[in-house]
Amino acid sequence: MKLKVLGCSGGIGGAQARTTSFLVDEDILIDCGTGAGELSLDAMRRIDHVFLTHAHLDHIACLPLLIDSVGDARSLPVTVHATPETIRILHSHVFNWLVWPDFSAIPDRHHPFMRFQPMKLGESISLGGRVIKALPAQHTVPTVAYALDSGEGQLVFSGDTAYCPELIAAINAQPALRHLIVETAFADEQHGLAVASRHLCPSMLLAMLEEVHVTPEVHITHLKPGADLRIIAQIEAGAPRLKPRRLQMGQELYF
Ligand SMILES: Nc1ncnc2c1ncn2[C@@H]1O[C@@H]2COP(=O)(O)O[C@H]2[C@H]1O
Repeated sequence: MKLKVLGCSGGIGGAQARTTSFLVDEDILIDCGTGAGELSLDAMRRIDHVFLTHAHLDHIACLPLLIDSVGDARSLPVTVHATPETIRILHSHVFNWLVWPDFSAIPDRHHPFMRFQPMKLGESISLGGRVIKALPAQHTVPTVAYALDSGEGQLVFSGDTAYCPELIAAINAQPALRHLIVETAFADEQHGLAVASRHLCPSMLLAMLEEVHVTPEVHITHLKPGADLRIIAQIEAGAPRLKPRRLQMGQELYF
């Protein structure tokens, strides 16, 4: 499998700051932040599945626009996989006919442009031999991480998370983990904000990596603009065994 980074910033500001969205092969998006707006119309039309970690705006901002842009040109609905809680939030607060039309009922309920597929924590979905599993994570709203398994190796994406022992256990349970994409949103001097908003800062990431007993390439994502250079310097100062690197927009990971 191939994962291409469309956006991996914790905010906006400049050409390299697009929020979270990863293209998997040609037909799957993991989150649909502003990075998804980098796709051409043709590439957007090929998206059959969107897996959402949670309902926060930086992870869903382009979903309503994408559905509206491609719906008419597709014969099948785009399937949006998320937990029942996240689906409820999106239905009530985004696809509510006020912020945006309810595309799960357009053009009609039997042939919609988009359909929600509830996915429980621990559940796996197989798409042509590619298995995507929802893993535990902790944030201010209901959230999941994801493990992607090609059959030859795995990639885990933390989504937005605080320090989460259950996620660490799930990471350690991957038999051939090639890549770990893990957030570090704030710098250490923003520790209070990291705790309040349930994100990691470098000291928390370093503590987490101490507990990781598999040997993936580690990629740091969701750095808040303006704090990004300090976050990376603070991680490097901790000299972690797994030598994390900053995830880059446009980067491709194979597993
Ligand atoms: N007290 C707070 N709780 C949650 N989020 C906050 C708070 N203060 C500021 N924020 C910001 O709101 C953002 C919402 O998206 P994020 O979780 O990516 O990151 C969060 C922080 O950058």
